[in-house]
Amino acid sequence: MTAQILDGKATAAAIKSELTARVAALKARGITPGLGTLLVGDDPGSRWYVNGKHKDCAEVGIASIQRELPATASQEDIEAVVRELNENPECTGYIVQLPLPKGIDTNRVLELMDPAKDADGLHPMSLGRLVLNEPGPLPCTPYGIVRLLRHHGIEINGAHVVLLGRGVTVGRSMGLLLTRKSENATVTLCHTGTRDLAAQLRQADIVVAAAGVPHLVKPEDVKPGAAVLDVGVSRDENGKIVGDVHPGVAEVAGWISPNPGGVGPMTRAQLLVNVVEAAERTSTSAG
Ligand SMILES: Nc1nc2c(c(=O)[nH]1)N[C@@H](CN(C=O)c1ccc(C(=O)N[C@@H](CCC(=O)O)C(=O)O)cc1)CN2
Repeated sequence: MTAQILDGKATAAAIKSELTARVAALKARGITPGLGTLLVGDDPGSRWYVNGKHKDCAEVGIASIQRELPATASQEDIEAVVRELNENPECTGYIVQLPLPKGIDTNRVLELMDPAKDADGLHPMSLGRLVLNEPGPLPCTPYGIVRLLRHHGIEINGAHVVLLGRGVTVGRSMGLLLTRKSENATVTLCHTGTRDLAAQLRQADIVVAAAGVPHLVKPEDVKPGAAVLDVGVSRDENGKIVGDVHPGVAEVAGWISPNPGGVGPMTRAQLLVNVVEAAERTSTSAG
């Protein structure tokens, strides 16, 4: 292996330690940030992610508000919990764990959330702010990746970034983020309609693979020295994570994010950042 490691665990730990001080400062002013989560159904992966979020909250001093509904919950049941979290003064920010069960209109649920409490940066208002370059919560995985790259001194300004996958949680929102003046990257967003994926990948200084296709990114498709970030989470027959990036890429790339231990911990850390910033914004606007 020649690539250097983009260590998400260590970078997230540094962010959490800085947040612990900011949470203490808020509490000294009588404000306790509280993260709410809504988990619908019994997917073990989603449950693991939600539990991880609350564990992180406890580490930095953020309060936890947990709501759960069965997989059979109706659109109305889910919307009732969203309304309750909107009104709950202990909940300063919250997320609806995705994906929601089949048959649920996810956009309608997200649109019902109070944008001031959007901890994921996925509310239409937050995405609109991102388009307009106005302050607001940033989507957790994309901004987590930006911070991971910056922490390791990787130049984003002027870089050609190839994104694999057009989902709102990662690919599409990451395209918006990276083309802001403050990031200033050139972005190619690839998806299932892309004709010659290998030709696109070979141009990339930075690759972000979020397609959910095991080992889609092959060593021969990566420019030597490129930074490669693996967001893909597929599972083998033993439940072990198989990412979108072939292990052989580590012989060609300059930087690689381990999976697990790369992007995942940064997603979690950025969620905490959004919760703390939302509480800070509220306290400032309240005088
Ligand atoms: N409302 C949201 N739903 C989902 C999001 C999101 O950002 N908001 N992203 C993903 C899941 N996710 C957070 O919710 C998430 C994924 C992975 C990790 C993580 O730390 N992974 C570990 C490995 C864990 C394992 O072994 O399974 C790692 O990469 O080291 C955290 C959060 C979809 N839903």
